[in-house]
Amino acid sequence: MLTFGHNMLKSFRMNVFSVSQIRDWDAFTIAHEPIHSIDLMERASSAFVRWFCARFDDRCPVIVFCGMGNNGGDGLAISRMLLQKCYNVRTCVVKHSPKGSADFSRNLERLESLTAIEWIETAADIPTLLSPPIVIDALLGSGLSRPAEGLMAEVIQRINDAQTPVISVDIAAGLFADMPNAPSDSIIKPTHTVAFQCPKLAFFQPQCAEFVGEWDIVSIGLSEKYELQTPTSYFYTDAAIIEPFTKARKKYSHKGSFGHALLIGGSYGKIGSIVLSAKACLRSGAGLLTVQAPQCGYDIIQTSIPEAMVLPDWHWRINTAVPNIEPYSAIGIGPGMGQDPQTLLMLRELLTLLTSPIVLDADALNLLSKHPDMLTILPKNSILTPHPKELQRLLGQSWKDDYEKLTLLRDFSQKYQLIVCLKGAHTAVALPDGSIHFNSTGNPGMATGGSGDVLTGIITGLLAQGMHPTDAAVFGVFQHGKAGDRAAQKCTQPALIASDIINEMRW
Ligand SMILES: NC(=O)C1=CN([C@@H]2O[C@H](COP(=O)(O)OP(=O)(O)OC[C@H]3O[C@@H](n4cnc5c(N)ncnc54)[C@H](O)[C@@H]3O)[C@@H](O)[C@H]2O)[C@H](O)CC1
Ligand SMILES: [K+]
Repeated sequence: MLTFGHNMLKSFRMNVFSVSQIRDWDAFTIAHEPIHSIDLMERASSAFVRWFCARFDDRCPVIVFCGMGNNGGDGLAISRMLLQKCYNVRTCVVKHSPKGSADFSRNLERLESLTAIEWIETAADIPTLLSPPIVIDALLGSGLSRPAEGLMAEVIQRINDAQTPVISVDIAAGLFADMPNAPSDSIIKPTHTVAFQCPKLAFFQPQCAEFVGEWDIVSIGLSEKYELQTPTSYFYTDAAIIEPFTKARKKYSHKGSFGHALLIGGSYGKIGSIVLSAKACLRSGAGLLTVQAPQCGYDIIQTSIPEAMVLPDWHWRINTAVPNIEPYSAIGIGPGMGQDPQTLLMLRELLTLLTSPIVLDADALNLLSKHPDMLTILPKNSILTPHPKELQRLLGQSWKDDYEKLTLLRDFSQKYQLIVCLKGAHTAVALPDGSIHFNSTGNPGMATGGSGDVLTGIITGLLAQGMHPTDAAVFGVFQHGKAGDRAAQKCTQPALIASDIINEMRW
């Protein structure tokens, strides 16, 4: 058996902070850089303007809707900067409070010397958005403390009704950054959100998708020291993850240097699943691969993946035999395996033999859900790759919203000391230390049969090469999505099939 490498995760993650942490981060930067808060607002606004001008030219009429807090202050500064760049800009301020924040008021003075401000005090003041301009939403930001109501809600409704691009500054007005909204809440539905410094938790929740749109992060130079010293349990995996793992292979290495993986799965009519896992496992760099499958899969596997060895089960249709695990540096089990009682016996026995983490997917997860006592015998740091329905079965319960889902996911991972990759857009990888890592790659084209089998193969292959299980899970998920993105570029999302993901794997 290979020993697993050190966990390298710390070097490649972006923190996802709560609203109160973002506020502290802001204050820490103001105190320690030091910088005046109005200058920090200027920095944030110019970062937004750089993003905006790179995408929309000055022939596009722009209307900036501002609230009276710091998000509105950003909006006023953005209006001024766009005017100075000769954009055709209207600025509307919703009077939702008798007094604006200090930096709102400073920016109001600065803008009033350049242009007239349109105040919205009643619904009659809301401008008609007939010849669609681009709307910049600086109505409410991360300071949202209650759902938008009254005049604010009317403005939001009118913006949502207009068929026009809407760019939200930092976060859509009305959307809570780190807790659920009620279904009836009034929230901007932006085409884009341009967030300052770090993504908000809401960006990773399927239920918030229409209130986030496409999103980008712009740096506003908040303190690195604060980021390093402040604990959080949410992280975002971006492209920086690749670097620590892309080392050239040593000249005198041989196939034994890259581990020997065992994949168990397939059943009559579902041999394709284990074939996909096997190909992906080899492409992930595993030195050797053995596939255990029922006899009906023997010819298929030998023909379609001559690089793999096959351990045929004595049974024609299903997996029943407990393998000798000694030769293998990692094991992945489940794709296409079926849930026959004999397969269950094999799984149960196999789990009792294990001394190091294993990868479990598909029917292996379904069998675990039906026999949860097996969860307690899984080696610590074993990797489970459920989709939401499979997670629901594992938990034995559903969730009332996506935030509760994350809590349940974390509790489950900590309770059993397992790594759980909850598959979907922004796959969430929950680690036994309580952290959750959201992925940045992948696209809806990957919602196609076999795509999960490919992920199982990749993670098993990385584990076989001695990668630490947390790295194998987070990095494997990232590379799976990255390969899917390359595949979609080549063949478009609807035409993408799981084999394309394998063919686009690059290390
Ligand atoms: N560190 C950073 O990321 C920086 C962020 N900036 C911007 O500041 C906002 C947050 O500003 P804040 O003043 O805290 O809050 P808002 O502007 O979001 O809200 C203003 C104000 O409105 C009141 N309010 C809350 N909820 C409602 C509601 N439903 N209806 C009406 N009024 C409401 C409440 O009193 C709030 O205080 C952040 O998003 C960034 O855009 C800085 O510019 C730079 C640093
Ligand atoms: K906003």
